Amino acid sequence: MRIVDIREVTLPISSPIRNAYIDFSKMTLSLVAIVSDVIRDGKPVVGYGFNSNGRYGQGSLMRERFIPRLLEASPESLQDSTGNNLCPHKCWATMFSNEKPGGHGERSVAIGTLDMAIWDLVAKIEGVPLFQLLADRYGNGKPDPKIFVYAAGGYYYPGQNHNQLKDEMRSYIDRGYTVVKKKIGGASLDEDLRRIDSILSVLQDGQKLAVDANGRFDLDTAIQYAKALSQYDLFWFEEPGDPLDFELQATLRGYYSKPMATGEDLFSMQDARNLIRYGGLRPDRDWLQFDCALSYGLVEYLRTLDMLKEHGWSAKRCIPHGGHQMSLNIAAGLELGGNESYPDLFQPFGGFPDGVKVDNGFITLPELPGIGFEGKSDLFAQMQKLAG
Ligand SMILES: O=C([O-])CC(=O)C(=O)O
Ligand SMILES: [Mg+2]
Repeated sequence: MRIVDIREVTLPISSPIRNAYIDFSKMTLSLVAIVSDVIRDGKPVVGYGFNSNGRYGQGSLMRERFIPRLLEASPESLQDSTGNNLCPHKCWATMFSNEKPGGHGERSVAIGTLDMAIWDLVAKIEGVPLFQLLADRYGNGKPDPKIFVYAAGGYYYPGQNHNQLKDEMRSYIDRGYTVVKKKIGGASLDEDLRRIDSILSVLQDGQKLAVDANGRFDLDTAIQYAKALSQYDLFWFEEPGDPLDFELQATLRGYYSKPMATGEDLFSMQDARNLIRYGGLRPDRDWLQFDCALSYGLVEYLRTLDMLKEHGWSAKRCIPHGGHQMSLNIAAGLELGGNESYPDLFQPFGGFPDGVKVDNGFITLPELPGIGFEGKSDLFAQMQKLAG
């Protein structure tokens, strides 16, 4: 089999929200379609991929380097041993040829986007859900399609008052979520604490709040927040300082004994390994948020999972950033701890196949071939527009 065509387009996922670091008024992403020469029901099998929020579309890198490398490679050099399907690892090596090590970012998003489409295509050609293929090839053969998800929101909206913030959080709880997330670090510490108190006033027993500083704080501010947040029983305190400041992260464990989370802005196994080596994180309580759609895809994420195992970390401590179905498949196939979800943001790319409801903090993935995008009609409509 061979790749016949690769198409890409940049699409808006903008909204009038901000976190402590950026606003999303001009946010975009890349959507790609990889068309194969395998015909099913009279139509070519197509794999789709896109990148997560936060890093913009990556069309120029894909057009200049990664798409030509895939299209110029001999079909045999990208195939698995049967010759009837692609080998994602060989495709990855082809995309990464003539790339120097280090400096991960942007190209890791471009490759991650194409890698998602390759896995979707491979699982569709095999005729199985990606989570089943992953469990068979890399896991225990028995996927668990029931996955913990939490509701990420609580952004700073222009003019949003505390009652509206409470309504927002209540709406997530009403939709079945048990953990909600809000942003911090985009207001004063006092105002952030008042916002936290407002949200906690609408949560019941068994429901929890996570907070996310998006890497905004210097060490002194991070310590101030860590001390103030210690009074609460938060689900986690996320990304307090710069993602590459492992010493800041390690210092904070002396000030915050409760769960912390980070990793969404580390884009390679090597960066993730530095976090594990030097970040002082605790495998019994902290959470890792590496997002394959920003960090060279699932081929690289498999390396990260191997690295974690070598360092005594369970895959259960991983709850990826990004809210996409790719990470839901990885969670179901390879026993991650769950996945992020943005109930009202970044649509139609985030979320679940149509009809999937959150029940007491968990969803159950249906058995759809590939990643399952065909089961989400608003998303699939965009994909079909691209594939023609
Ligand atoms: O606001 C963002 O950039 C997204 C984010 O950090 C998250 O989902 O944890
Ligand atoms: Mg975050």
